[in-house]
Amino acid sequence: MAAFDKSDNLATSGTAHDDQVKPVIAVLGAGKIGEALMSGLLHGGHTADELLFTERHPERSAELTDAYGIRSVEIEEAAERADVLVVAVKPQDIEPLLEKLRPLMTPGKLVVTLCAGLSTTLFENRLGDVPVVRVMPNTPMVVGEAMSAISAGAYATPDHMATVEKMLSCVGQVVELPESQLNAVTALSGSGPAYFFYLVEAMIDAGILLGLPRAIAEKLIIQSAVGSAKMLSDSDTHPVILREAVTSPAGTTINAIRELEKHGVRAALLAAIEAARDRAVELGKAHE
Ligand SMILES: NC(=O)C1=CN([C@@H]2O[C@H](COP(=O)(O)OP(=O)(O)OC[C@H]3O[C@@H](n4cnc5c(N)ncnc54)[C@H](O)[C@@H]3O)[C@@H](O)[C@H]2O)C=CC1
Ligand SMILES: O=C(O)[C@@H]1CCC=N1
Repeated sequence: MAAFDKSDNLATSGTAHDDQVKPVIAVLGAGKIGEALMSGLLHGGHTADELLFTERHPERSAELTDAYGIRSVEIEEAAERADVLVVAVKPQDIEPLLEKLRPLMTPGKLVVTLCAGLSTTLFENRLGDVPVVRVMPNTPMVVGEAMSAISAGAYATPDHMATVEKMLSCVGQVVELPESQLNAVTALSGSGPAYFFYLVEAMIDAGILLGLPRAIAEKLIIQSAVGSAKMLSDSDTHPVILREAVTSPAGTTINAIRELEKHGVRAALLAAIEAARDRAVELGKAHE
């Protein structure tokens, strides 16, 4: 996963950005989202010695330690040293991890799960009456632009929620929602970056179809995506109004919109996001 410039990360390692004592955070499972979180936290002011990770593949551990200066540890050390244990393994890999974690849980630990579809109840059932906060982030956390939704488990207090909110605010925006909405969030913003990348990929292909060099097509589309995203985030103007401003009477854009409608792109998006939500539900049911 492309992240912040890695030498930049190393440069910040071990350097305190502010005087506040931060919790020690251990990421359990340092794959794509685990790396994105660690990279984002380093850039958000955490230091490498406030972070730990566990990873089952030694070569992956070495790669991350080289890149970020963060130590890879066994789960026993992670559970002992960290205040916050962030679970970032695939939902399919959750059971063996929780089995290992259960005897290591001591009072004062906070469990944060990033796993799609898995309920806080699952964690409480496997680990005991521990505070659990369920989070659905997304990969733009590597550039400090994540959208994360957080929900409290039965034993998570407002202080726990504040800790998690503070941690995630370093890497983007955070909203608190009822857990009943987290599978929808997963389908919308958790997977959302993939939909935008897919769209960009398809639009670049269209440039190739029209005979533009690939590098030029990429530049045109990526900058158009960046500019459009900035317009959406910088103003309160509804996307419909922004689109109408581009769509001139008897102009070019309306011809394109007619084709999008004809090919059912809006309906396809509704169905796609509903299917993603259904898969999140299914992932959760596998562990009931
Ligand atoms: N990739 C994404 O955009 C997002 C992923 N998520 C969630 O984050 C979780 C991780 O997803 P990815 O990072 O994409 O998967 P990934 O497969 O890239 O990373 C998972 C990592 O966990 C490691 N692992 C598995 N079991 C382990 C264990 N017992 N001990 C130590 N390490 C272990 C694997 O070796 C792997 O490196 C999933 O539950 C997913 O639903 C949530 C939001 C966005
Ligand atoms: O595709 C997945 O299952 C994960 C969850 C949200 C984004 N990626």
